[in-house]
Amino acid sequence: MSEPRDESADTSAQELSATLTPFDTDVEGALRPQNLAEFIGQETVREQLDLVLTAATRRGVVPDHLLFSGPPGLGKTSLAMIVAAELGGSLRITSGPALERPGDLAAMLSNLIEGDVLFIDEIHRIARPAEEMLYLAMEDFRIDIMVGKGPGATSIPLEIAPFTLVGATTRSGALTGPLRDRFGFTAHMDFYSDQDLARIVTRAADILAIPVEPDAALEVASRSRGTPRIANRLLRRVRDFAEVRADGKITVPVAQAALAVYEVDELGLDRLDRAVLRALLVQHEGGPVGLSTLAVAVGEESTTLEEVCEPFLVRAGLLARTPRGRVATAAAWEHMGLSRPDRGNGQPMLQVELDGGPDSP
Ligand SMILES: Nc1ncnc2c1ncn2[C@@H]1O[C@H](COP(=O)(O)OP(=O)(O)OP(=O)(O)O)[C@@H](O)[C@H]1O
Repeated sequence: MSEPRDESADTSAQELSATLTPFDTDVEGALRPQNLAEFIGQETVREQLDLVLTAATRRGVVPDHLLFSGPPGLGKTSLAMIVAAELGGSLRITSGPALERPGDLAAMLSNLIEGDVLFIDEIHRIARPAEEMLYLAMEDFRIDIMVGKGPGATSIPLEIAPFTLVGATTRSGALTGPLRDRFGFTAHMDFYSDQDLARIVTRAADILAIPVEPDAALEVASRSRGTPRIANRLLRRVRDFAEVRADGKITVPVAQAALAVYEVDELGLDRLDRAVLRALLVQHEGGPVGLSTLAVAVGEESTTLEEVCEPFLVRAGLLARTPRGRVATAAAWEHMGLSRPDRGNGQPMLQVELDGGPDSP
């Protein structure tokens, strides 16, 4: 028999939603490191950037243009904000795809004041005409505005204030040579070690006033795929669990139980990663198999697999890309608790399910 409906629950849910703020967005901002000293890990990048900024400040000039490249969530936006803060200028933010026409870029550039930092995220996706305008702006702090069309068109030069461009890209190889050459400093951001991520988790927990034991911070860190953004996100989910199902304190068993609920395994693989591995191992006997076939098997777009799952599976040593297709490594069989099929005698593969059967996540 169903429970009688509790009308007051609806009302209180409405009241609650009326008082909710965009929590995760606010928290992201609060967790961003404010200066280079607060930026954890990436020692080489930090040291090099510190030199570039300090030297320019001492000389009283704007620093060279800076390019940050690396996978998403490693702190490129945070670093851009830090650069602006360290220089005492304002940060103007835009992205490559937003700069479709040269006019879009001209509007941003002509509004800059001396010492501002212009941050262009996904700079490899900037449209060609806007990119060409950027060359002159980066080199001579000048742009040419085209007035009129056809044979009567003229270009009017417009001075812009000296500024520092910070470009961020997940695909530095996709940048054109002329654009790449105009950056005076390029930082390649690497995935973080578990120890650095544990420091990031501890710092975030401090800011959010979440009690977390050091081993538990490391537990969260080790499942965060080397990525601070993921570490902060997992911390928030573990905090939910700790507050609802435990006494609020994050210990190792609490972190493990929480991450089991959210289907994040001990390597940091999520449900989709495991579905991909299972399709590769069980349906295709470990490969080789094409990406699109795998995508159909798990009901996802090929691009999602290629951009979201595959880089981490390759980095974790679970999947290899070969000219003939994707192949599972020995570590993948082991991680999924499956044994390789004996291809020699045609016997079906022996399946040892450690995580709850073929339908489990
Ligand atoms: N080195 C770090 N120390 C402390 N926290 C960090 C660090 N790097 C990133 N973070 C945290 O991770 C979050 C994500 O970082 P950020 O948005 O800068 O990444 P990103 O590389 O710019 O990602 P994307 O390229 O997807 O925009 C930030 O909110 C910040 O709290």
